[in-house]
Amino acid sequence: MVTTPSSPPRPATRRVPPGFVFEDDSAPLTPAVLPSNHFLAQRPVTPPRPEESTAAQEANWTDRARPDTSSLAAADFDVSVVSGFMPPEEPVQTLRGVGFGWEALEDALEAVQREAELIPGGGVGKLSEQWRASLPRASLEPLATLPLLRRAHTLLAHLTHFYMHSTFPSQTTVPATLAVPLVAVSDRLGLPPILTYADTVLWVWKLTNPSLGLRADNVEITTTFTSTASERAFFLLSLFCELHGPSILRLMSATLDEAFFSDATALSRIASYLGSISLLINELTDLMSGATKGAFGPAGRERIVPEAFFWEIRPWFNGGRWTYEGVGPAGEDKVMEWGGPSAGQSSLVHALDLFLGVDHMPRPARPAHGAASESGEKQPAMNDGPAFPDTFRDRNDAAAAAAAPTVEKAALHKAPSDATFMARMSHYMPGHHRAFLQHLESLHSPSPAAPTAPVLPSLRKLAQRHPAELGAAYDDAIAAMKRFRDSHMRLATVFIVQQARREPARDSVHWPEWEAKRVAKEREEEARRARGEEREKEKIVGTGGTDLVSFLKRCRDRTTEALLGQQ
Ligand code: HEM
Repeated sequence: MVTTPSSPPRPATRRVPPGFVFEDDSAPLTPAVLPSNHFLAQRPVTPPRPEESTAAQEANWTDRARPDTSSLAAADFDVSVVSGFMPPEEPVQTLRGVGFGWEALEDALEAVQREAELIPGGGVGKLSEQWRASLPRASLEPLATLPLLRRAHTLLAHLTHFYMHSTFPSQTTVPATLAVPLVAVSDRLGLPPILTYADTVLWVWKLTNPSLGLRADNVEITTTFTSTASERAFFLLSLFCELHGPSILRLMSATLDEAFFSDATALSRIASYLGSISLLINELTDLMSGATKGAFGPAGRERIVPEAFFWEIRPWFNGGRWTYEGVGPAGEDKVMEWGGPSAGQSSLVHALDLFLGVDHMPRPARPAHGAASESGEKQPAMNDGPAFPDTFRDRNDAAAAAAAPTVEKAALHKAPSDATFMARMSHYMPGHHRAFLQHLESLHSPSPAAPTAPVLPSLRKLAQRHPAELGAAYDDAIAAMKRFRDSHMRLATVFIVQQARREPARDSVHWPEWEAKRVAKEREEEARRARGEEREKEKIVGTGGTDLVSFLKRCRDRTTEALLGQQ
């Protein structure tokens, strides 16, 4: 059974215990010396609301957000105690009625969805040009609230992907009618101008029966490309994982509260909370293994057909290097490169990694050229990126922007190239959630504003200090994350790796390209055999642009490395 932390976890009189231990294990803190800039004395900085903010304010509000541990589910971070990283209320379903061109865009989405739905084998590369002609340029004027901005992003991002991929080969220019409002809305939300996890999971659901509230058997996906049960199930899989967010976040928050005390009672409570977190992670794993085996969700109703997912649904998600028309300050075009949506953008999994201390940052390059990793793979030599504590900070972006004022917008949004996929993915999260992860991370590292102020010990440090009390519970949680990643790898194998090896339907737009590649590969293999060389290992790329098999293995290896029992 999952232990839910009681609220409040401790009487107010015990907020600052005499024996509180700091990172350096030295002077304990007493209430009398609690510095005014200590994390417990600070409030989170609320991002400016669209109606009261200037572009400059919006650009740097995340930098100003400083931590507060009073709740890890703070409204200021757009994180809810009832719905986690999903909005607490049903997302706005349509912008009909707000005027300023949005109605026509909703009409266009409905029309193109209807057309795609009728094409057997999927509409990628096969839609008419008709619907594109009448797209109006919508104005952001009526979008005064976060829910309206979210719907605008979802709507524009879906229309953009329809626009780009409904011809074959795909388009490379996003027309100004879509590009200009998409970039403007994206800037307001701290998102890139492309379809993201938020657009496909967090913000596209409705309640079947509004009186029953948000739960797995009462939620439906509303906006898709193919209108198929498989596509809805694909997004529901992630959404069902997100539904575990509130319980996980509450347990994380209660654990951090107890970490502050670190006495015998606190350690025993933390061990119990960790046990509950492990059970919740196991539930995520069960969802994934259900999807791999063919059925998951309430009453095992959901099913994603692997071939349909790979050949008909997934191609709609592809990002690319696109020209965004008219988005520059003087109306000039800009070339930007963005990846498509991936559940790697889920703040929930990132939060779990941060909380547990699973470190995804690149390790120092080895002396030899591309030495073998633990899994026996060759790894590219890479510079050691910034240490773990800066995974979610944009400091390199800020430095790059200062050094190169002409740098393209995309470069301002993108993490530096030596950052890990996980760090890059944080740039595809809504700005509030990125700020939340920065907040979570900053609890364990000194604030630049108060470098000598004490910081909260990380869970990992605490478990290392108290192996008898916490070691087993900590390792169990890490082992649960490892099983989660094992299960996720099987999912990626069934839905991507195996499908990429299979032939697409002969009447699909993918077939000629697939066949041409197959013939070219066969010729290469023949030439290789003739030269007496070994067969080359095939690399399959994820929507986030990774060599997915070795990337996912590396994520799992990083998880295993966190086990204390291994040290
Ligand atoms: C059919 C379902 C799924 C498939 C085919 C799939 C596939 C992939 C692939 C190929 C990647 C590599 C990154 C990329 O290039 O996109 C990835 C990463 C990732 N996915 Fe999934 N995924 C699925 C469902 C999920 C779900 C439900 C979650 C949980 C919310 C999830 C969480 C992640 C995370 C956190 C990463 C980053 C790597 C890691 O932390 O291990 N995925 N996924």
